Amino acid sequence: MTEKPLKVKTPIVLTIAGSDSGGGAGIAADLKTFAALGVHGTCAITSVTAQNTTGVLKAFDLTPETVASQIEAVCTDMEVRWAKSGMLASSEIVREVAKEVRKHELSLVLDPVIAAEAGGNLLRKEALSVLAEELLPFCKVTTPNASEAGALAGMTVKTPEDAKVAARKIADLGVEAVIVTGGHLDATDLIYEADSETFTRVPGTFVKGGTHGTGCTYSAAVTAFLASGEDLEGAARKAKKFVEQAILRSRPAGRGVSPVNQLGAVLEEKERYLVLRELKDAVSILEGSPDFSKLIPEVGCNIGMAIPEADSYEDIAAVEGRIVRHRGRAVSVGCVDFGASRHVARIILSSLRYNPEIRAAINVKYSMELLAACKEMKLGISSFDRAEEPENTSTMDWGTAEAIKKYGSVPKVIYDKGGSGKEPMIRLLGGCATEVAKLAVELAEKIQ
Ligand SMILES: Cc1ncc(COP(=O)(O)OP(=O)(O)O)c(N)n1
Ligand SMILES: Cc1nc(C(=O)O)sc1CCOP(=O)(O)O
Repeated sequence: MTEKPLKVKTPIVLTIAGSDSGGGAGIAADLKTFAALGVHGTCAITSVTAQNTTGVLKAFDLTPETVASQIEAVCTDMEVRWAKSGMLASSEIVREVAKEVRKHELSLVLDPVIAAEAGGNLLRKEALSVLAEELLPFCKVTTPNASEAGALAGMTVKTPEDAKVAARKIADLGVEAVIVTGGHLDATDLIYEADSETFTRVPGTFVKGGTHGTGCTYSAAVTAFLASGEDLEGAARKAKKFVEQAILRSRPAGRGVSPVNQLGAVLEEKERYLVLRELKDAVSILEGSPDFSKLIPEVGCNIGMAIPEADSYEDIAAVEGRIVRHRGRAVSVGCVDFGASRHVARIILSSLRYNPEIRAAINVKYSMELLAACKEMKLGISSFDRAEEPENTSTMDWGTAEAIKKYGSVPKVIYDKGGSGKEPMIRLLGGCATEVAKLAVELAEKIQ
């Protein structure tokens, strides 16, 4: 009997929303979010907007029948339990969506989209009361920001206290839970659950970056997490973190507000995994070499590698506790992890500013013989002199930059002859950790 491969069932979710030709908000944001969070996204388009990062120029609403047919097509074929709605444009579309939600017993997360932040109405004025009275009562969750909460509750929301009052008023319209997002208040989201009459705060941090599509991304992430089995608080916490990461990873696009980057957060996780794997291989190369231990300095050796676009110690993986010599062999003291190095990490961070391709480095023991071997291998060599270091600088930062400037580009080898209480050192730099590990082993084999 042949075994069938085990397949995990992927939740299928639906977004009922408008399209944004600029690719930042609406269904583009929703589908990217669903993909990033590992659920299968389907869509029913309500309106086609001619939009970019500076605002909505025009909107072409589809007929309610067109919206309904899309929902029918998806829900009669696939098992959809969780859905979200975004731009619903008109009273007619809102009513049609309410009908479909009831018919297919969808658990709906309603993002009460009223206008684009950069400018442009996305819901006709008269449709707000229809949304509040005819759709909201059939929703599980709604995710207004401060101004949307104010519009739904018929008040102004300027403080976290106002948000509490508004959340209760919105829940009185019949929705099971209200999350007032705090991006425009104090960065804390407020969850109100109607049946238990409880408030839960979800604190966050204001992060810098493009924010176009934030509201859509947040509600899509809440939907994806709920569909994946999270409870409401878990979904809200995870969605908030996801949006913060997506803002941080945003890329400049257009003349207005840049779109968030939903895949950035996920791709970074993958990069971190690849760097750790690469570094483990590099450590195995060093530990497996009978010669490498000769190159370990008194202070120990470390090898590090950065994720692309690294800008802090936490973006550089290295060996916890460094690599030391034990019974004539190289032995790593701890595991490989991000944030485990200061010296080697600073060398990498400094050289990244000159060449983003050079993402790895290792420090080895200084000797004339080793330098001669580097020359023999025709490696680019440069150096710095600690005696010339200005006050109040980091030696690794300054020294690396000095050596690079002197050489004209990032060399393979940077050495210094030490200083008072400072051991002389050679650093080998390269594109990845296994490259510098192999180079170190090759050099070790050349010397006595
Ligand atoms: C087609 C479309 N739908 C929704 C919005 C609003 O998006 P949101 O995520 O609230 O983000 P900003 O408009 O604030 O960037 C939209 N603009 N277009
Ligand atoms: C102490 C020391 N100095 C180095 C230099 O290159 O001058 S490398 C080094 C050891 C590695 O340190 P870490 O674990 O902080 O990267």
